[in-house]
Amino acid sequence: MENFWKFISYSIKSTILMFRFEPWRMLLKSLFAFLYGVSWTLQIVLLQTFFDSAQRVSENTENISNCLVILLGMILIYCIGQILQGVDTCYSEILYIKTKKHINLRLFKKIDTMSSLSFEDIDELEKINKAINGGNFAFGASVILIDTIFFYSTYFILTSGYLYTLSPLLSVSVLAIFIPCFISNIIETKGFKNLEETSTPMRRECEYYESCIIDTRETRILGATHYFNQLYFSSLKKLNMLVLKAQLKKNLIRLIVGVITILGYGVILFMLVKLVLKQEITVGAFSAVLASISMVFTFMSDIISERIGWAAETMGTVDNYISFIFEDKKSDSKIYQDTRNIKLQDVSFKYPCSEKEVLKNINLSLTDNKTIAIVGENGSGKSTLAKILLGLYPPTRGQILVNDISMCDIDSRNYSAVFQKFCKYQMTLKENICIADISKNIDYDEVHNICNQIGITLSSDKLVNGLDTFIGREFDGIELSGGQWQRIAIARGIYREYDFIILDEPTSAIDPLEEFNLYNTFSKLCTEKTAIIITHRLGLAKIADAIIVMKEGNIVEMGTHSELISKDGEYKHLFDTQSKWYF
Ligand SMILES: Nc1ncnc2c1ncn2[C@@H]1O[C@H](COP(=O)(O)OP(=O)(O)OP(=O)(O)O)[C@@H](O)[C@H]1O
Repeated sequence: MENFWKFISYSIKSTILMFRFEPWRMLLKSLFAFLYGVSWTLQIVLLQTFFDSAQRVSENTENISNCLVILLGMILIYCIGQILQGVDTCYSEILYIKTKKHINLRLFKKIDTMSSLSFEDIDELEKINKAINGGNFAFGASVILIDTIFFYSTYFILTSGYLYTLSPLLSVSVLAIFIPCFISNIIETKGFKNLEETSTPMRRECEYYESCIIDTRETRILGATHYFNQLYFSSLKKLNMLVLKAQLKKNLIRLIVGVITILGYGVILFMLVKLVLKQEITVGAFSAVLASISMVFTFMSDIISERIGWAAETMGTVDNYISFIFEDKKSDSKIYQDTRNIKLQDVSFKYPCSEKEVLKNINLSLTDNKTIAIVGENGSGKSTLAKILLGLYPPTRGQILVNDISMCDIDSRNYSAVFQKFCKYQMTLKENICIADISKNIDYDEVHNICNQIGITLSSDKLVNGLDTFIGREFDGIELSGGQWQRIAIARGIYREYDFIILDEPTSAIDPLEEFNLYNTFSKLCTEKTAIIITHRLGLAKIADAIIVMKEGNIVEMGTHSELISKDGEYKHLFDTQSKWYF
């Protein structure tokens, strides 16, 4: 029963949401549904009037013209009903497109407010995945409620009222046919909610293996397609088994409900015959009810099998969408700050779903206008420290102060960063570079200057339309080399307004000599800023004002290149090991 009320509650919530998105259009849709319901009842009443009149004409107690007028009225109402149905179908399509835009906007807005750490949490990723899936069904769920209230209820209430005038027992019997329908609805809702919960991780697994087979050239070159095929089909089999079980249960319930409904109609038919024989209703009324009974049956099976059945299957997913977008979020009032002076006090950090501390009691003070290099072996925590400094992840313990104000209260507008895994936006070169400030007037002098310095030759044969050249093969633009993409990513990081920037090894595809020049240029471009360079090439770290050496989540050394060399510690060891490769 609890699930039934949840089902009702989410139908209402999604309908309210659609009314908030498109109030007038939804109102019009409801009006169409209501008039369509009225038109069907009118047809039954007119049918009885016609049969009664036809009987009187055959008995020569009434003029044939009366009978023809009623017939014309019936045809007119039928035509109006058909037109209303057509208009309603078309209008629903338009409304679907309009509301879909709002549904996605709400979803993207909500995703945008989530912390970066959420994207490291499998549970949170699943929540997003489920919400996206549920968003596809939110409009359909509201249409079902509107049609149920304004069309089916209007039709059944008016028809029951008409039947009541003929015999109160008739109308009660028609209503009783709804009972098995509601019970099956409760069971189905519960079943499909459970299905959604258990199938989402499997669906994600299937999608992931599919992407490994389709998108990755590496998979093919390594000959791993067969292995991924096996993984994909084994996950798909498990998923299909789950869906199949749920479908079998659903169809069994529907079969039972169908049998009960047919028996119910048998009882109604029996009552009708008895009423005619006792002359409690006219032959016209009998014919009208008999003719309309097939219509009632069609509507009933439509509402049970198609509408409510569909809603029961999808309500679990709609529930995920609605809970996701209405989930309470912390509203933090942030202030804009100069972010050049950053202090980390006893900062430790663990990733969600992991027990291991990847940063341990870090104490660090980054002061004005310095370029700092962070070095250390793989997995020592360099990138994680960068993300903590950018405020992308909150520390598990300790605090970060920016000009003595807690990082939580600082607006992140004045940060910039270029990561190892940067985005390759399939857009124009201009959009790729200016995307952070695209809404403002583009400073073309600044863009040209950055391109020059970073080594992006706008007049080259490849960039035929200069800054307007479309980049990336996705939409038929030109493809660039890995190093060229990396230069664009660096230009993008520098073009954004910032006073604190992090470069997390975005130069792996650039040749070493060019890389050295690039870092020198970068260092010059960010004088008067605080800059952090994360690199494995210790030769490059020399250009920094200070070098931080990390090991197993700790800062083990800090100083200038010559200070650290003379210390004869971890840095010297790493430096000597790398130097051996060159001499
Ligand atoms: N999303 C994640 N979830 C759980 N653990 C993670 C995650 N990302 C990184 N780690 C772990 O955190 C530790 C530090 O990783 P990090 O990427 O910060 O190291 P790094 O020094 O930048 O390494 P590299 O030089 O290879 O880029 C590693 O042990 C890694 O396994």
